[in-house]
Amino acid sequence: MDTPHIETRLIDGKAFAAGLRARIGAEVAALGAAHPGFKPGLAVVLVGSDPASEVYVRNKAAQTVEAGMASFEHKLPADTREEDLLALVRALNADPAVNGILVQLPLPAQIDAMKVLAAIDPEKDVDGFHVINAGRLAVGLDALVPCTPLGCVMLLKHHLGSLSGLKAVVVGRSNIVGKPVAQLLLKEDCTVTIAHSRTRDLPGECRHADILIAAVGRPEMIRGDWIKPGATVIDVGINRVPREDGKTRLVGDVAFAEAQGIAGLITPVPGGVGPMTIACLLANTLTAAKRQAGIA
Ligand SMILES: Nc1nc2c(c(=O)[nH]1)N[C@@H](CN(C=O)c1ccc(C(=O)N[C@@H](CCC(=O)O)C(=O)O)cc1)CN2
Repeated sequence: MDTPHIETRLIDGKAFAAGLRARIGAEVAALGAAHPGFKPGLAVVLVGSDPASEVYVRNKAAQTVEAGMASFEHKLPADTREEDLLALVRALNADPAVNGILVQLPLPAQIDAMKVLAAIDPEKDVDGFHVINAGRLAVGLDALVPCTPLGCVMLLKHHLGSLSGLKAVVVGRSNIVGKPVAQLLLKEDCTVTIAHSRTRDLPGECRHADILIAAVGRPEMIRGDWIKPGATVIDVGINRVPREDGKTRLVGDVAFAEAQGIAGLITPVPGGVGPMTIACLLANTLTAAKRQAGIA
């Protein structure tokens, strides 16, 4: 049977993220007026000089300040010892001006990322990567939730309304995206499958999805004919691939051109999920600051 042609609509994550940041900025201003001295503070720690990480950290700091919050940037050399990074994290845990702590990933090879994430006070863990927050999310308690998954679900709810009963397939099982986005979708009463590199008949699994989340980190791996006609596709991939002129361009984990006329809705790369990551980081920082100040 021929695939029906569908008018594929774009999900504009850039515009949604800008609106979210404006709402956060307005709430920060209102709370500052109602509670003199209330000013959420976010500390971002970068180890080394990975060019993409440097851009993300710079954008995080700029958007934090734009939203009326305090930004504390800590840039450490690539050969930083694990114990020195742990000492910085402990100092930030103890600093009352810092409500949120984020250690930019990836970390250099000599540092055990799990150990560093475990050292962050769970109340200040605005990345939501600490096992306490992962566990709270898994059992349905209030938690600080990882930013990219939170952004994916915000976009889905905005465009689809209720997600209840929809079949969601998450391709990728990372602690940062795959697992937490699956937990969030389960909380929205989706029927969730987590697929990965060892899944048998991955295309077949994807074809069942009303919501397809691509978070594998492989450029354009998800092909157009893996997508159920009319499905909503959330592409979390940010892959830099060579261009013919020797420069690079960004592509997602989904073959975007092939998805046209098949997907009902799709996030572009860039301009889809990416901008939501920093907007949700600001949302988490505000949530953490309110909780620490005892503001409901
Ligand atoms: N501690 C963390 N480390 C990392 C995280 C994270 O959530 N916490 N996520 C990623 C990187 N990241 C934020 O840190 C991030 C990635 C992408 C974007 C974004 O806005 N992307 C743009 C394109 C930007 C470009 O040109 O490269 C888009 O998709 O439109 C923001 C933040 C890994 N590390």
